[in-house]
Amino acid sequence: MSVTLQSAATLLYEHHLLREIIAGDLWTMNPADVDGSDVPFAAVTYSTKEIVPGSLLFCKGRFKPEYLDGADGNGLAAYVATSDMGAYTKAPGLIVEDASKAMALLSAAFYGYPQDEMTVIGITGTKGKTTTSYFTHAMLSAASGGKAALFSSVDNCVDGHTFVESDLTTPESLDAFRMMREAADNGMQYLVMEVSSQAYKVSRVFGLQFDAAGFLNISPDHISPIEHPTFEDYLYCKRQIVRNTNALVLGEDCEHRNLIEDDAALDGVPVTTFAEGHADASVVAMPVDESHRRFAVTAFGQHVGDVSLAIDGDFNYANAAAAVALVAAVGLTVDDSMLEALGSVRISGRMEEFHDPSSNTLAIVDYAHNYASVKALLDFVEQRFGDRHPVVTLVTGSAGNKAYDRRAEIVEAAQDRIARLILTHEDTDTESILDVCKTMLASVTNEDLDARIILNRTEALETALNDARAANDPEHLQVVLAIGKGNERWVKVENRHVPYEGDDRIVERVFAE
Ligand SMILES: CC(=O)N[C@H]1[C@@H](OP(=O)(O)OP(=O)(O)OC[C@H]2O[C@@H](n3ccc(=O)[nH]c3=O)[C@H](O)[C@@H]2O)O[C@H](CO)[C@@H](O)[C@@H]1O[C@H](C)C(=O)N[C@@H](C)C(=O)N[C@H](CCC(=O)O)C(=O)O
Ligand SMILES: Nc1ncnc2c1ncn2[C@@H]1O[C@H](COP(=O)(O)OP(=O)(O)OP(=O)(O)O)[C@@H](O)[C@H]1O
Repeated sequence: MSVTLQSAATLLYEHHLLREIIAGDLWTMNPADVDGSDVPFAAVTYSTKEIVPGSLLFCKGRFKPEYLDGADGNGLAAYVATSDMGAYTKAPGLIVEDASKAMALLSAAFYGYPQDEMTVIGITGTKGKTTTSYFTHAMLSAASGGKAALFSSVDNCVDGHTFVESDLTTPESLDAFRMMREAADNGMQYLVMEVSSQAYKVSRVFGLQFDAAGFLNISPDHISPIEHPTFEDYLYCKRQIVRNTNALVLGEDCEHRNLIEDDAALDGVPVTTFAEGHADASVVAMPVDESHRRFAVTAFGQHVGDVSLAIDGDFNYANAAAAVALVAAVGLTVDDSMLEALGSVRISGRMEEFHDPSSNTLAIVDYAHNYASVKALLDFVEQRFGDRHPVVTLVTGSAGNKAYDRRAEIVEAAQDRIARLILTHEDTDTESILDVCKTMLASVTNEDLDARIILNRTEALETALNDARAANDPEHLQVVLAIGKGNERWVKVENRHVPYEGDDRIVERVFAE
């Protein structure tokens, strides 16, 4: 679908976003006054580095006008910004109230509203978004012969089978609509996407209506100057998904459930619920025995089948129940092939277990990195290995420059349930990771806990593993939990990727020695 300066101005005006158009000395509300206003834009971009002749540029976020240096020479056709950039470019400007919202609206138009050609499912929550997205994607793939796309914080997939590492949990709106176009052109019938609170905060999904949405759970996280000022703001942003979906799947045990149900009632959105371990919800996963290795799934009072997931943890059965409810919410009947697909999903770096062949040691590489997930992981260790008297070493850090609340909360969730805490490197921008580790160490109140900092992550994990192996105690299973990095092969320093061997590979290497 072509977008011109005229059609862009009209769309922005209809959404109360257009302030005026500025082209040199001309200030106007009539785009036809501007030369070339009926010429379709050749491309859309939010980076001056990607301008090609005929581009429409969105100046959003922390954009600096000096980035426009050279833009005219590269063929900038027009820009969208919240202020006049006329001192830096000769291109006409669509001056708007909100550049991110404008980018979402115009990108959807530029790519021809690809969301209308697929059934789109959005998934939010503090924990389990990625896992539930993979589960839902697998079931939809099974139902459609592989015609399901996925946007997740681990990988994006626009053709049903090629997975490409992603950058953000929810892509920038322009990237999202571009990838949706590719997915639709590839014949995808479904799209499952993770929706972060940040996506609503900075309007990455503005104007996108989901066919069904999952709201899994909520607990404090992501509070920092670059994310949310308060928990209220975090929850408020997440709640926006309820206003933008045709059907809602909600965690039966979700905190603030009443408020989320109020949102749904106000907008007339039908709600189904899911739960693990108790029978009050529309979709329920119940352990069939004490091993918790197989769960019976019931939907709307009917037994759908039994599932044994390839990844452990009761919380993953809650995620599986959510996936079943989402698939049902878009009108599909869950069959055996879909349950089989659900059961075989593995997600790199999440709940990966490694048993040392030469000692009584188990290592788990997982992506837990806040209170709720660390608690869920330790609950799992207790439930599954409690009879082997586990002695737990936790190797963790916490991200720099964001989610400040996590630092104390990870310690709080773990300190009375583990024997040893090794604080180490995690992703950071400008903040010193040593300072992050020191903050975490200072929040340890359990005097019996062996807590220390080993900044080099490779050394930290090797130390934990070698000490566990050396314990050589048949009465106590040594458990090393390496969390927060999953299978990432890099650590961010100054927000740049620095190569890192990977927690899983380090475990494999040490266990092979
Ligand atoms: C707060 C936020 O949403 N920040 C994102 C946002 O930053 P920004 O718009 O300010 O971009 P910027 O990099 O400062 O640059 C400003 C603009 O100038 C442009 N530019 C820059 C240089 C240049 O020469 N020319 C130019 O045009 C850039 O393309 C950009 O559009 O847009 C950037 C891409 O355009 C993102 O990389 C960046 O995410 C940062 C890195 C980030 O860490 N975001 C986190 C908080 C985030 O979004 N997390 C959530 C939740 C994760 C979870 O649940 O676990 C997520 O969805 O991933
Ligand atoms: N339903 C759940 N409840 C509590 N913890 C969970 C749940 N699902 C997963 N976890 C834990 O959280 C970690 C991250 O899971 P997942 O990647 O699915 O969540 P996410 O919401 O995408 O996380 P993030 O946004 O922080 O990347 C897992 O490795 C596991 O430890």
